[in-house]
Amino acid sequence: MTPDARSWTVAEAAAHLRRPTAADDKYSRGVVGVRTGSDRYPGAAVLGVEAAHRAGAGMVRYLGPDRATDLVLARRPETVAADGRVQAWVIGSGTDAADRAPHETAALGALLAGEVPVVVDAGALDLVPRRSRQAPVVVTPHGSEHARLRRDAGLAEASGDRVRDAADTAAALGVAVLLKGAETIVATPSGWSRVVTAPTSWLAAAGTGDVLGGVLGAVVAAASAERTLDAEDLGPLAATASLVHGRAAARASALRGGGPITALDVAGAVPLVIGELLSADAGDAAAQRAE
Ligand SMILES: NC(=O)C1=CN([C@@H]2O[C@H](COP(=O)(O)OP(=O)(O)OC[C@H]3O[C@@H](n4cnc5c(N)ncnc54)[C@H](O)[C@@H]3O)[C@@H](O)[C@H]2O)[C@@H](O)CC1
Ligand SMILES: Nc1ncnc2c1ncn2[C@@H]1O[C@H](COP(=O)(O)OP(=O)(O)O)[C@@H](O)[C@H]1O
Repeated sequence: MTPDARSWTVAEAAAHLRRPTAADDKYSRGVVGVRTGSDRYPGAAVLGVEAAHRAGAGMVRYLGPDRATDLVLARRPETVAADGRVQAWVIGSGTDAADRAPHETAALGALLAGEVPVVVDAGALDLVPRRSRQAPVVVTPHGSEHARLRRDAGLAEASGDRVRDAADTAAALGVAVLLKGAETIVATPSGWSRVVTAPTSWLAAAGTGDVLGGVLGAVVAAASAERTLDAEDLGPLAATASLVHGRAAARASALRGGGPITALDVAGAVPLVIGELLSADAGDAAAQRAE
């Protein structure tokens, strides 16, 4: 079967974002637990946490090495550097599986064996085929990471048809796959897939993938605070996060006369994009009511 891979639309993305109501509190809006960064890559922790805040998390918890924790808190004192209730985890960004301590492997394994959805990036991807899992998982590899993930899972070398390959990985592992690139492919185990085309290639800059992890964590946490999610649910949420991320990059570049952007610039433009999408969605809903 050739997977359906039409583009994810702005209207679909808007419908997967949530505007807080008078009944909400910081917990009902979604708590993101970020367990990323390392002594080698502490900046990735800062970027993911910043993005999760900017994408509307009710609370962001950060658990990581001391230096990364200090940098996260210096940038975002709103962050809670303590364990507790979490509605979506983000793991792996800014880490290297080869450097991971046994206690960290055990802690990440416990998250995958738990019930809370997990966004798995970079240095935690190796755990997905190797650990027993109960949590709904979305993996966020770039091309090289995807090739390694397939090797770790004992799957055939990727065919080069990125839609087919992402769908195959999703079905084989029972996870949602967000395969990053100028065209990001999102696929779920059932064969559902969508393409999200980045509106600007200024996005190809160090750390923007770490920002995507934080945005996705916040989008998943908001949904997870409302209802129980499975790997299928994570597909549309991942496509939504990717669309927000790409539009934030375009917005950040436009604010700089169409020039280059940094990963933090992308995170900084996420609220503008979410605001626009929610306004458009509210306008559509009002128009439908008036019809
Ligand atoms: N400020 C920070 O702390 C940053 C930390 N980062 C972290 O650095 C670690 C290593 O990242 P990388 O995998 O980029 O490592 P490398 O830059 O070491 O690249 C490893 C391999 O992946 C390939 N590759 C890199 N980006 C690719 C892409 N977009 N598509 C296809 N192939 C690609 C490279 O060519 C290379 O063969 C990750 O944990 C990542 O999260 C990066 O996100 C950069 C910023
Ligand atoms: N040529 C490109 N044009 C537009 N977006 C791109 C391009 N290449 C990569 N991207 C996007 O940039 C981000 C890079 O993420 P990643 O590869 O994880 O980098 P990092 O590890 O440095 O954060 C992803 O969101 C990806 O979809």
